[in-house]
Amino acid sequence: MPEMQTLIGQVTRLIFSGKADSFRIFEVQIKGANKREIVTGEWQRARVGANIEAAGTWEKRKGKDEIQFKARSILEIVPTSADSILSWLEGGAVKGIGKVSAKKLVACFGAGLLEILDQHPERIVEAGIGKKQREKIIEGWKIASATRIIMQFLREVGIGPERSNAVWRQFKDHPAIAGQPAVLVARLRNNPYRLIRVRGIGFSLADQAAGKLGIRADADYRVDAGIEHTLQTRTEDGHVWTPEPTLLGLCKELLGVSQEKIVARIQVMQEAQQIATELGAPNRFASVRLSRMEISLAAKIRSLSGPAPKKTMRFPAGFVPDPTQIEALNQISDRKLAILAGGPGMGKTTLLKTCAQSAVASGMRVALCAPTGRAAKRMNEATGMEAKTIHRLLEMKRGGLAERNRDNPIEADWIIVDEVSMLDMELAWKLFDAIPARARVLLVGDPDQLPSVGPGQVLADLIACGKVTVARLSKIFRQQAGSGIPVMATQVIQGVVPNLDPDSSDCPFVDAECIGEESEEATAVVVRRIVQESEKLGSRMQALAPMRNGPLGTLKLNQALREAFNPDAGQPHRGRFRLGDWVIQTRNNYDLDVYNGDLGTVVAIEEGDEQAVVVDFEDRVVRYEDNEDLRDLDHAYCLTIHKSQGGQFPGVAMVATTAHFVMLKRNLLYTGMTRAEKHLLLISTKRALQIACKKSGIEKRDTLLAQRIGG
Ligand SMILES: Nc1ncnc2c1ncn2[C@@H]1O[C@H](COP(=O)(O)OP(=O)(O)OP(=O)(O)O)[C@@H](O)[C@H]1O
Repeated sequence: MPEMQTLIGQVTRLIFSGKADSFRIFEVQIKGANKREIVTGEWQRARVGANIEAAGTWEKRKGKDEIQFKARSILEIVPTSADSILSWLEGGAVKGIGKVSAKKLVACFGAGLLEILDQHPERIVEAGIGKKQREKIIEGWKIASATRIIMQFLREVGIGPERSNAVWRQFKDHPAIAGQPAVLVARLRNNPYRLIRVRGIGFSLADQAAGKLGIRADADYRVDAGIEHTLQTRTEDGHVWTPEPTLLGLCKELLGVSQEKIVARIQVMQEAQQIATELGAPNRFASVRLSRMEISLAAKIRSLSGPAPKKTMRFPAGFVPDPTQIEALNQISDRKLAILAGGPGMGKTTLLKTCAQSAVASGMRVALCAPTGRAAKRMNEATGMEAKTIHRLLEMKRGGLAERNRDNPIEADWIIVDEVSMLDMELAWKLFDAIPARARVLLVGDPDQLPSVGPGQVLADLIACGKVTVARLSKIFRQQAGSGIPVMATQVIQGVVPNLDPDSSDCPFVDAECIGEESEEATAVVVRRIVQESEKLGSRMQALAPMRNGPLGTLKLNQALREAFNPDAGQPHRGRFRLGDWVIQTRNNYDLDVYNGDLGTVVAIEEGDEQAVVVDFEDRVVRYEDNEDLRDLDHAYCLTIHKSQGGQFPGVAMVATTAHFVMLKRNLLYTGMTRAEKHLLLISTKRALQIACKKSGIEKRDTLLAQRIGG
């Protein structure tokens, strides 16, 4: 990779401004040299006259001999005259100060404004700034000042300065930092591996920084950081535990130090209780947090695994249950904890509703919940009763702390949870921790769906442990529109290539071989077909694909579908987002109360003092003011199948071709197909389906939950 360089100068000309994004090309008069250079980069509020400091690399211009500067970050240098301070602030340099307040502040304090902000921020009221906004400006100024200090440090150690805001957010509330950026920089200088916790930095960049600071390859805290990072990477693959040989092998490869050194450090970390150990053949290691959760979850499940007084359940009036459904309800009726398992259209929702309504009729307090907002909404529609996301039921607050826990349990006698295949170790632990000892629990789910995104395989482990009653449904009943979908999906999960009919009314097949599945034109052809099909259906189809890359990967399709469904018609925009965009949250954000997988529509782009992208997530409206928060928002026109878990849509267009070879597995296709309620457009090839149907996709995750419950 070319070395990061710094360029300082004044913008003399704007050459190109991306309409729908913040990409800009402009000319800069280089400071102290009689020459001008072309700079490219992301800079929403680029303007002539701004003094900038850009960090990036030199690259050759396309088709020319000249070079230009590709900036990874552009920072306006803090100006000194009143006029330049005004345009600097008007450009949005400090969060909380927009055009109106910038004018008021500069009119009142002139060139002395920045000193006032630094030394006597309380005085800004003299400029006619209200109390609420004053707080925002003071906070914005603190962040801007801190970010500058951190940026200098990151540059020095070769990390893109664009991460400075994330670094500050990660550490600012740490008691040892107490809001002082200089203290943070000193600590990072001492141990740059603290940076591995910052999103977007990770081990390799922190390691590079350490190299620049002269830290030795066999320094203890480098090896410790490598061990911690390796365990973390394994949890990202879904495992809770890592066997010793795997841990040693991965650490050796990552760190390039001797095995003895790694073994010695593992021992030290273990004694200091920085990592958890499970002795056996082989020994296993995990993060202390996950290991504690597993132990506590297993104990709670064991305590709930006994019998309960038999409950009489009544099916809804007019419903004629199948004997298998009667049997399933029977199994559930006298258990404290039970699982209702079944595939699509087998009557899970009908039985869940029967349980919930019978319980309410007998005076029980019922709490319905699901891991995602969409699944909770479906529960609510099916039962006519209130259903919440698990996060909301647990009243989660900043940092993911739940108000509901063993000391303040959920106030309900029967807790019914849907879509439990999505429960990971952490969420399951938090949920069960808050379940009162006398309550009943019904877990409803489809064990053939992909496992949770987070670590653990809670549903599979609860089924495997042998201590929890599992009522299984096996017959498909759905008869209305979309009834072919459960049949097709069930064939796929059983390894049978389904009948592919281009003229099917609810599951039409598009042969991707005919459109040149790997050609660049494939994207356009597929998009046209999805648009046509959406028009027929009367609502936008949700596109799904196994992978991000390639002509039929989510990246290309997402952009192309966005242009088709929400083209640039001059509507307001900020950064990557336009008014009307269909978007997905890609990480839990407890501060904004929005969670990984939540889908919504951009309903406003607010300008002025309080800039924000406003998203309607159906059950609530969220304002994104901070760019760092906006990083977790993405367009959602085409999702990976993994991301679509727990969501259902009237129409789904699923792409799966041989270009997605490595991902083609039964449970992946099955999960994608079962996201469709009424209409499934399958864009695939016979060969791709044959490949997928050969591989079950079930990969055992390394967990000890089943053993712990069973033992
Ligand atoms: N015994 C039955 N007789 C007739 N229809 C039934 C019977 N059981 C369920 N159904 C119907 O089958 C359809 C699917 O049932 P339900 O929605 O309960 O299944 P599900 O397992 O929750 O499906 P999915 O997971 O796909 O949402 C519904 O329309 C339901 O009314």
